[in-house]
Amino acid sequence: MSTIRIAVLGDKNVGKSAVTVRFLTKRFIGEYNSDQDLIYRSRIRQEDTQSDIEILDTCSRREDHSPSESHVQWADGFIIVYDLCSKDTFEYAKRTVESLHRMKSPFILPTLLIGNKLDLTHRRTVDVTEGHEVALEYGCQFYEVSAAETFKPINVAYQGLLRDAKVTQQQRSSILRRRRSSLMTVSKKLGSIFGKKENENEKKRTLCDTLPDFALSF
Ligand SMILES: Nc1nc2c(ncn2[C@@H]2O[C@H](COP(=O)(O)OP(=O)(O)OP(=O)(O)O)[C@@H](O)[C@H]2O)c(=O)[nH]1
Repeated sequence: MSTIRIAVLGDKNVGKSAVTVRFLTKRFIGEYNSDQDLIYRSRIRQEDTQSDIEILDTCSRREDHSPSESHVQWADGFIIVYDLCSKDTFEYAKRTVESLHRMKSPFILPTLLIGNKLDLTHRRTVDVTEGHEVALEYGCQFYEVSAAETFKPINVAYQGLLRDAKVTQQQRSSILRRRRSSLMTVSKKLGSIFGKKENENEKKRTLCDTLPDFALSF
């Protein structure tokens, strides 16, 4: 069984860990140690099939908002979280979505934009339409959720992304399989060309060895 890999990105304190832990355990845990990237491993059931998943909860130390090349190589899908009470974190999320969109990848990188802390809607500074606009422009899914209060919307959002990420992962492995088999064909062809020349040289050498000295000097 192959593993579906999701990377969670976003500015500091937006609730990346809270949202992810809510999805995995149905519980809200208020505080997390967040000075390093963490991988959560789990197994989910979707449409009668089980899948292993890995969710990379990143800590936001990058100033340029761009996901690293290694994240893009590693992940089959991305979740970008912002705090709907903080315009700065929304701008950060927007720039991250833009960078992902610009990155060269042979696959569509499924992306889910999450506006978190919906329970604090009375303090919101990011309108729901702003989230929708980014989602429309870059073709990603979009949800507003509250990790503190509810599991269901987070579950719906994550399950949708995991389904899309599974498709990406299948494309990725079929491209890799095709590349590997075309490499093998090239190496077989090269082998047959050089192998043949080797044989011809071998034949010439054997012929020379059997010829008398005068024939060689002719
Ligand atoms: N009111 C409210 N607070 C939340 C919610 N989600 C997270 N928090 C709080 O926001 C703070 C940051 O949550 P984290 O999950 O640690 O955020 P993070 O993005 O993983 O943080 P870093 O790893 O430091 O970047 C904590 O104090 C959480 O309790 C939410 O839905 N509502």
